[in-house]
Amino acid sequence: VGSRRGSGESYYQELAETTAPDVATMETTDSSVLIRLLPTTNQTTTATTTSSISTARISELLEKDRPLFDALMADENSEYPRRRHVCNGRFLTMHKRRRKKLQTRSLSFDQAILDDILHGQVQCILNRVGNWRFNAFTLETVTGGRSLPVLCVHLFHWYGLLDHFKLDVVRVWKLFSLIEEGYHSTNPYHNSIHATDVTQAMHCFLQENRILENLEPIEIMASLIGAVTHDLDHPGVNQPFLIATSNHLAALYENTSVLENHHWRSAVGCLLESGVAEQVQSIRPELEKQISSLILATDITRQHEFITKFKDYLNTSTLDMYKPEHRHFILQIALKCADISNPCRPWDISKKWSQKVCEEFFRQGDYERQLNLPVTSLCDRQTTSVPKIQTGFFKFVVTPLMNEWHRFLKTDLSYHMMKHLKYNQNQWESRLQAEMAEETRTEISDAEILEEDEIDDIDIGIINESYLELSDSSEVLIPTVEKISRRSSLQVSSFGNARFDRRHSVPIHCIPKIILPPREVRTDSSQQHPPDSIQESDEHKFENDSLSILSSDSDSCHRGARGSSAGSTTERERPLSAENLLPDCTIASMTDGACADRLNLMLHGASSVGNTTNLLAVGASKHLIRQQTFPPLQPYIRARYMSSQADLSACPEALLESNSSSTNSSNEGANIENSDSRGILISKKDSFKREQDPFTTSDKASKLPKLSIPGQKENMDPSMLRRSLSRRRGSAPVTVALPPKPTTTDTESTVSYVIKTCDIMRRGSVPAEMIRANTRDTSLSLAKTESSIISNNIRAATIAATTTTTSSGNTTITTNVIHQRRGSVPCDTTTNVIVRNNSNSKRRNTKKILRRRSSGGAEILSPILAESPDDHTTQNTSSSTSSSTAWYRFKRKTDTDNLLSRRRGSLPVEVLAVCYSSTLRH
Ligand SMILES: Nc1ncnc2c1ncn2[C@@H]1O[C@@H]2COP(=O)(O)O[C@H]2[C@H]1O
Ligand SMILES: [Zn+2]
Repeated sequence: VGSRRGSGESYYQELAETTAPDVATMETTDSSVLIRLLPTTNQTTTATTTSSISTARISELLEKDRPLFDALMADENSEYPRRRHVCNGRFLTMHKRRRKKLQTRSLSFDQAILDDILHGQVQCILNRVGNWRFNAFTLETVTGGRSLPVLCVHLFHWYGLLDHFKLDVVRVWKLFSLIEEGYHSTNPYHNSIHATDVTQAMHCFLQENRILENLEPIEIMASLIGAVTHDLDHPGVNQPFLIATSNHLAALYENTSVLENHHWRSAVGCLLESGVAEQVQSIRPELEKQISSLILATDITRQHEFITKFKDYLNTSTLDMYKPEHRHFILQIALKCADISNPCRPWDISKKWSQKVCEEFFRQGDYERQLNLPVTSLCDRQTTSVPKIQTGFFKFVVTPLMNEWHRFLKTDLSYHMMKHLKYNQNQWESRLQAEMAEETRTEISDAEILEEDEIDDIDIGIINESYLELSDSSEVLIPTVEKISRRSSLQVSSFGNARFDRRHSVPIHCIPKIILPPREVRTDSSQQHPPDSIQESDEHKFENDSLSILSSDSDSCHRGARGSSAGSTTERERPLSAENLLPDCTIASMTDGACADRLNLMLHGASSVGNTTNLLAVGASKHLIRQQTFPPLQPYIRARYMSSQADLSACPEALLESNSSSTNSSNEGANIENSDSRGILISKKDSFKREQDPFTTSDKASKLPKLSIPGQKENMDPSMLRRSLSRRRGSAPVTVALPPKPTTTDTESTVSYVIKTCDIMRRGSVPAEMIRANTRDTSLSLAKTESSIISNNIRAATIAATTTTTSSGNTTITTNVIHQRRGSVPCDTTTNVIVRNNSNSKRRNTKKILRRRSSGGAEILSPILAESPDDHTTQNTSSSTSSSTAWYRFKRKTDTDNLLSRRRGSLPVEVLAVCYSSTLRH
């Protein structure tokens, strides 16, 4: 189980190991496909050739070609070819080649080149692009990292859009190349492959008769562009993170659909930059409006709103696809479904997406930890796991929407989607069960090694009470029945590498009684067969209170106790800040003057902007000025996290599969045959036709312009993620995300303290010594704590940390208070803290207790559940709807007080445009 790996290090290691075999297998068994030799000496280096290497031709190789050939053959002859993962340039994709010099030869000098695009396989995949079993990773591999433009140009042609709007194919290629570059390849999930995947899903939906028959060409074009740009320039962190770190994008879009607004504006920027906008002048306003509306609908926090409306339409049968507004609504829903359709893909594909999206979450958690911000429970690799995240997401987010989508479509496609969803969900649930059983086993053995004198101090009842305060918020994703038996946790291992120590949970009351046998995690999906039918009644079996441990703002108080990191400091310390991590706003995406003014205003202050009408921004600009607090991050050779070439090995199999399934009644999506038989697409008008598939002949395919992009994204070395930054003084505003107001009851002991901040929003950076030094003279209204906080005063924000106890309130919470503080204290201030239990005040096993997992118990979630009574308004759907809503709130709330991510470089569009224009001008 992925989560059990526990550390980013092992994750990357395993990622590399699982990638390497397939690369080796695929490439060495068909080296003829990979290496093509130019027959003459005067070919340009960017040209491609159709001749393949053969045994006869080998003899023609120059002597200096030998190393290349030998290297290619090395894996085949190796005893363990699959484990080789030496990056020697042989199998570099086009992406990597743009950034790495080939070691084998000078391409401008010699006659041979490596050919990145495997045209035959690309064509095979594109011929089946309407199949739900489509694998975006495979397409990414065979296109040499250009799956996005390859797919989109193909679809534009296939739908007849090029003809209908008389679009210049070079501009269209440029458009999609710009878009592809606009995605951050360093994001594990939100990269261009995700865009490819969503676009293909959207294409599948557009093929459904109920949708297709009434669509106008402009709607198809908006749908495709909307799908492919829906996450454009995604920074790999979520909105609450941007808000918490005062990112200028958050201010620009006033904390509302920040990312989505940026996505669609960036999309418009690409349309302009590519020259496509110019070619569709007459429909441009309408096109942009539709794209904008579609992308804004993908804001996952608006799920409840859309599902409710969708249900209303379905319940009342009032959807009229002749009405443009209804069609548009369905396209919005379609894009939303496409966006979260990865759980509905076949297991192997779905699992890969799941792992990648979780890795992106975990990275955000890593940043939060490194910046001494409270770690979002969903993003905390130390306390949650892929199965936990997945089971929750499947149940509370995907299933409610897909149920409605299936209700609307009721086709083979939707049926198969639901079938996969069910099957995949079962897979994750069984993994979760196995994981928990394993945790139990491990922690039981850990409990057994507790020192005897400490055991004397800890009677089971006491542990239960105190651990309740720090129970694992990640259990939000665990069904109620499981939560009941899992109340608390014990740390398993000794200190070691604190950051990656996995803490295992164990139901304390079970310790003396239950020893579960070891259980194998079943990973082979072939051992289980997808269900034949879908039992929808199972979908709603989880009650609302299974969400009762959803996190809230107060979660930070609890998470703070484990928010520290104490990684190695021996390596070069790498400063990190939100300013460094997050992308520059692409000015080119600002399509109107007012917007650009606002951006300028925020970045450079009021004086630099002529239009000063937006005083709101003026006020905000003080803390929105981008601060270069630390040296910029080092660029590194960007790695293709997705696919690399690993999936290519699956390609022949996938192709075979598709071939056979085309005659099989159970083929998915029922669109397999469509590709060739449906050249003409869909307009009510006959003018909207497809003439010829550009990929049906290899020579046509080879005419696709190959663009070289000299620009390099600024990326951060992933290895840096593993380095400890605990000493760094955080840069997050201390005033962000205040916990809830204090509530004092008889059974609570409330500790409140004051955080004083500067007039200008303070950005972190209080050394721990200051905290200690100020402890005594702090002006805190403070019941029992020795902690305090800081600093020069002007404005004060009162934060209350409420520690709920189950007894009469004699709890000492010294440790918690220190940890609860946001911002800047080095994490290693946790030493020398003594925790006493509230009954006998004896010294407890401090080490273990302080480091065990802790994040939000039921009390943390209650504010969320109490917050939206309307969750329960819809009788029929209260379970699924409120669950999914709670999930969003969970994500939103837990994230609101956190956040920070790596910066990925945004190459400004204008820079790309210069590069492209020089390439394309001829
Ligand atoms: N398999 C998954 N597991 C958990 N979260 C997911 C998964 N797939 C998508 N998401 C989330 O759902 C969001 C949908 O919109 P985004 O693509 O912006 O970001 C996506 C992720 O945050
Ligand atoms: Zn998305």
